[in-house]
Amino acid sequence: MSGKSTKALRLGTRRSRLAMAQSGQVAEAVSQVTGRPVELVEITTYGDVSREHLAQIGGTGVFVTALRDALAKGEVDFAVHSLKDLPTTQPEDLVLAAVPVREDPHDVIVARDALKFTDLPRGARIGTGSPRRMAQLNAYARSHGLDIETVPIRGNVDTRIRYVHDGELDAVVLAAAGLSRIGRIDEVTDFLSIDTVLPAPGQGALAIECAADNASLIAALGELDDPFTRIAVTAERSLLAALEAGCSAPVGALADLLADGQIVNEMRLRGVVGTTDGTRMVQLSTTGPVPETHDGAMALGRELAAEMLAQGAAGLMGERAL
Ligand SMILES: NCc1[nH]cc(CCC(=O)O)c1CC(=O)O
Repeated sequence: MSGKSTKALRLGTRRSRLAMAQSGQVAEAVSQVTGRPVELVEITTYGDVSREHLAQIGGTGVFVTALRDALAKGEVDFAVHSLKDLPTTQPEDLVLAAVPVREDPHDVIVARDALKFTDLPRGARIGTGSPRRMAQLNAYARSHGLDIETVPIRGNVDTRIRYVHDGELDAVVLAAAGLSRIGRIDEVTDFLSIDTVLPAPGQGALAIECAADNASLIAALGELDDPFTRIAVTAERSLLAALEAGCSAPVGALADLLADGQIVNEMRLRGVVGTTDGTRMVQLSTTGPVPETHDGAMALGRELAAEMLAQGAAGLMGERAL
């Protein structure tokens, strides 16, 4: 060890298996691009200790606040968040220095007996704490004559899968990205189509955050940024913000590229809002040139949100008050 260039960078992380896995992967990448060692600093967040349902502890960003406090106090140099857990308002003293390439954004089912979603028997109990997943699964069930019951659960990914192995639930719904990061993607019994369940805004993407005044670190972390993922999640999160909804609202959004042969020429943004019982849904999509700027991506999200609001989206989001 000699000189300041080998001084370790401190990465603040939650202690859950998922957080440790994604922080470990980012630590390695950051170490590669900076040539500096990265040390993990474990931080406990309110979302980790509370036994209440996530929707009830209310507000957004319960997983994020403690990490941001540690960043603001200079106790850590940067933090890694699941982008879908980040509130849409950005604190002025912090920046998202990088949004790396997104993993598979799909939601998936882990069910008993290797069952697919549409093969679940009458009365099957499906665990999810997400109003967004409940709304869309119930809407699909209603329109396809499936008889399922969505059961509110919370807990980390391992805990949720255990409900199925213990026989308490027939299935649970999870994000493919999370399972893949913790090495349990093999346990998926069904990938839910995007037409069935639109993922949460930012699902599958990570955000690497640091202090806004640390220009050299921002530049170094910026090497891990994927411009398209950033444009896509910016549009998705702009839609969420314009609906005045948080990360526990029944809102799904996904931006993806449409290609004509080899040539990518358009971006499609899809959005959905629904009541958790699946009786009422507003689902819209817009397609246009790939936005070239942050402001362009923001505008796309706002425009789709305005159309959704014009079709009554606000009245379907009662859950956001919880
Ligand atoms: N709210 C918890 C959470 N935050 C991020 C992920 C998965 C990874 C991701 O979507 O990036 C999960 C678990 C899940 O929804 O299954």
